[in-house]
Amino acid sequence: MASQLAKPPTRDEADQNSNPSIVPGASLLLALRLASRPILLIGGGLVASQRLYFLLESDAHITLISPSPLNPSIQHRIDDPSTSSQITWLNRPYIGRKDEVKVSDFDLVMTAIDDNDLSKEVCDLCREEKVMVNVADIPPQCDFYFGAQLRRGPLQILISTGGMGPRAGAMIRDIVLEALPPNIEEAVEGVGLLRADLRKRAPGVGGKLGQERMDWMKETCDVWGLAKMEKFRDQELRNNILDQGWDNRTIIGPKELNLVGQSWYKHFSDLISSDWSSGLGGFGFGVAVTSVGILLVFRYRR
Ligand SMILES: C[C@@]1(CC(=O)O)C2=NC(=C\c3[nH]c(c(CCC(=O)O)c3CC(=O)O)Cc3[nH]c(c(CC(=O)O)c3CCC(=O)O)/C=C3\N/C(=C\2)[C@@H](CCC(=O)O)[C@]3(C)CC(=O)O)/[C@H]1CCC(=O)O
Ligand SMILES: NC(=O)c1ccc[n+]([C@@H]2O[C@H](COP(=O)([O-])OP(=O)(O)OC[C@H]3O[C@@H](n4cnc5c(N)ncnc54)[C@H](O)[C@@H]3O)[C@@H](O)[C@H]2O)c1
Repeated sequence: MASQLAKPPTRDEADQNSNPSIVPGASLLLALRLASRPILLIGGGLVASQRLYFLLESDAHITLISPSPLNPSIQHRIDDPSTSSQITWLNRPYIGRKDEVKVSDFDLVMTAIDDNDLSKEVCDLCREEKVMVNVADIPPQCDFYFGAQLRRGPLQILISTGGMGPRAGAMIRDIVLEALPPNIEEAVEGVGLLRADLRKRAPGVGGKLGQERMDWMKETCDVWGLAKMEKFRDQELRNNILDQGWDNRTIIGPKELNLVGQSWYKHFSDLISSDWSSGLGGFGFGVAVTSVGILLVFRYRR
């Protein structure tokens, strides 16, 4: 039988009283923000090159210890001026406890070496110093696991099988990739821009304003839906729903947008073409908007 979905309490009162049972054994899935943080990577083969790739994308600073020759992809990142400043390469083997490089100077430690005894020593050292460690391929020596990843700009998804089957994880990742709508990256970017503009109008943390901001954002997301959120990338449209919506503490969905005096035709045609579900219904709505628009344009001209 399938186990339950993870469902922590929400603001919904019914949810708060349901107290679903705790199913132990999960990993805590987090999105680590590592910009400029010191990470120690030991090893210079293929697996280390994969670790390095993800660390570079997260803007970390990596101290890499491994004798040459390195995996060509690692050598490339060290030579490439766009990434070289993020890497300090020590061209020598790591020697464990007696090494002058101390694990306690790092936020995370990763090893990808073909030496099990040394890997175990690194793991022991890290646990003594309470530094989180990943020893590639040796689950008992991992405080965190890697997973199959996909990235579409700001959107990141990680599939973990809890160590059961990394290959299966990669296959599940490919299913997710196939299922994602084509404009998902633009949708996430759009909502990010709207949130940033909203914060400029309503700055600060917490309090009544913070709650209003969150409620408005939640409802605006719900009424626009993922399919149309890419429209938020348009500055004029964002101004519109903030002027008419946020400033009046009301929700402006695609249907309520007052497009008069704006480049309304562009918005109108975009809205129709991007709606994944509406066909003729959208056309009907479009005709209505056009008629109202024309009527109002006439009124303005008088
Ligand atoms: C997801 C991915 C991320 C990455 O490493 O970047 C990843 N392994 C990947 C591939 C892969 N690894 C292995 C194979 C060969 C086929 C096979 O054995 O299945 C393949 C397939 C291939 O190469 O295609 C061998 C292997 N791996 C581990 C063991 C030990 C064990 O299971 O006991 C053994 C057996 C060693 C042996 O038999 O001697 C252990 C771990 N591997 C993990 C992650 C963590 C759990 C992830 C999870 O919870 O799902 C964990 C626990 C620790 C860690 O290393 O973090 C990456 C795919 C990314 C992608 O394709 O996008
Ligand atoms: N989790 C995964 O996805 C996964 C997949 C395949 C293999 N692995 C495991 O990861 C490890 C590395 O795999 P690989 O394919 O990159 O191996 P590899 O043999 O290509 O690379 C090993 C690297 O470690 C370096 N090295 C060895 N001793 C060192 C030391 N004392 N100090 C610094 N560097 C040292 C070597 O110079 C080499 O660059 C292996 O143990 C392998 O079993 C993990």
